[in-house]
Amino acid sequence: MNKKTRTIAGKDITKSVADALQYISYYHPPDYIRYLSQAYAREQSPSAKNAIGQILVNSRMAAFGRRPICQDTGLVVVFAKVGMDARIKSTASFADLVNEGVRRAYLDPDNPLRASIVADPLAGRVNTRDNTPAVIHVDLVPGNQIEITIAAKGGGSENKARFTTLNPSASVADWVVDTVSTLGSGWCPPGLISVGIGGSAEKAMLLAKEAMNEPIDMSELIARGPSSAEEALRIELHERINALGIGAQGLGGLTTVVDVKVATYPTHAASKPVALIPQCAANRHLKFTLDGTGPAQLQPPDLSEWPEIGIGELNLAGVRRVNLDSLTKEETAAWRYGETILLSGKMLTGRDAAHKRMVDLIDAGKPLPVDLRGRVIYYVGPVRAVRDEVVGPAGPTTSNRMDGFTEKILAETGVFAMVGKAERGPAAIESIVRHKTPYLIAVGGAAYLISKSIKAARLVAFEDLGMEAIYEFEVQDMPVIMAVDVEGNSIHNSGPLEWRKRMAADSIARNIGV
Ligand SMILES: O=C(O)C[C@H](O)C(=O)O
Repeated sequence: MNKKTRTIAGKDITKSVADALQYISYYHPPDYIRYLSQAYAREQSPSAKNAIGQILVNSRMAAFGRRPICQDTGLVVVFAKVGMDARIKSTASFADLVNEGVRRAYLDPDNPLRASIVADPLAGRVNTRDNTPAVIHVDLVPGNQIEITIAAKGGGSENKARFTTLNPSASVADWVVDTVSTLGSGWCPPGLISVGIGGSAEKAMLLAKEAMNEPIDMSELIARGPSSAEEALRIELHERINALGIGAQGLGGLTTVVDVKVATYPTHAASKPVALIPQCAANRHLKFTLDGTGPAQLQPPDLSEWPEIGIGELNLAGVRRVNLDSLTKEETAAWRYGETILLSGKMLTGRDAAHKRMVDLIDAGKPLPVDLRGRVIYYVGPVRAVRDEVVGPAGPTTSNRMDGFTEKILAETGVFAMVGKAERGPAAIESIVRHKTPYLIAVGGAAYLISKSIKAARLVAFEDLGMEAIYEFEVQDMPVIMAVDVEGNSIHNSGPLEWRKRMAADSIARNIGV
């Protein structure tokens, strides 16, 4: 063994992974908080400003309360750069060491994280209960240390990953902008768009996934100017994506992305592979280095950087208040898209697996285990409660995954309203109009804040589905926005359109010097 060689204990890898996953579950990266605070200050769209405000309030609460920022505590992705002069002392494989760290982090009794991983994605889809396995990428590099970048990637943003192979002379910028304009807002903007260009299909994806963990530095880049084609593309994409007007949560507004990352790799003369992966507002990642002296020492961030936004600033005073326990069809028909509502009373929860099971029961002519008539259904898979909590972080999940079940659920159960996140597709909007059943949204990325408006939670059905079981929540003043009203008007159609037009007009005015 040469004297440069260092021995790194397997148990230090496991402990560092566990500590890092706990850390990123409640601490946003400070650079993201800085950029989001600037976006909050700049935002002119009232609903987008409110959404960003909720995300910032939530982030501060999560950091001080050491509870997850988002109910979706993610799929663990690891990029390990292992020095060729580092020796790992363990009989377990590197993957086993990492997965043991994942298990410990997600089952931590003080801050249990939500287990979201299902084994056998094709058929069984049974939850592995400890969020293993992680997706692990290992590179052998010069040196005697191990550098690990670890991320906990939310499912909603990962679902919007896209790939194409362009002709060599085609414009990457045009493809990215066109593609982002079709993604909707299930990826929880404001966040980042990361683009990998070159290599092969899988290499382009890896480039995009790894680049999104780089520090956010768009303002600095704009100030100093681009020094490469990649940097020029980043600036162009940042400007063009924000000009789409998608805004926070797709409500229409000035900031859709706080940064755009671009990474490249040599490729075949015939090809231009391009991968695009969005990063959501939960944006959880951390880099640490192991040099053989023990596990990573993670210092808490300086929380004075987290802005103190009072609930009063979120403009919730004077909005419509609704009692869910005495809801009528006449009342829900009067709600107009775009208005903010505070919900109080009892609602049911149910997301992907519960919807599938309910529709299977309906198709088989069997009764449902819960009567949905006159009820509101909230698409959510919460984190387990600890200590005096009623429920852990409980933000909305992407609603359009429920679209395929919506007609049957509305027609057969008599649900009065749905609450979720992001836009609905055309078929779901038709069902909303047909059955006069409106759709509301809560802010994705404000899960811990939302959980504080839940005063009681009771398991009602499908216990075996874990976080996907049906619960009854009793809520008080839960803030939601009317997204699709019974006439089929959708804030996700009108909001971005309005802000796209406003920004285009502003930019014309700037160009002609008005
Ligand atoms: O699984 C979830 O809770 C949410 C998911 O990340 C989503 O954004 O749809």
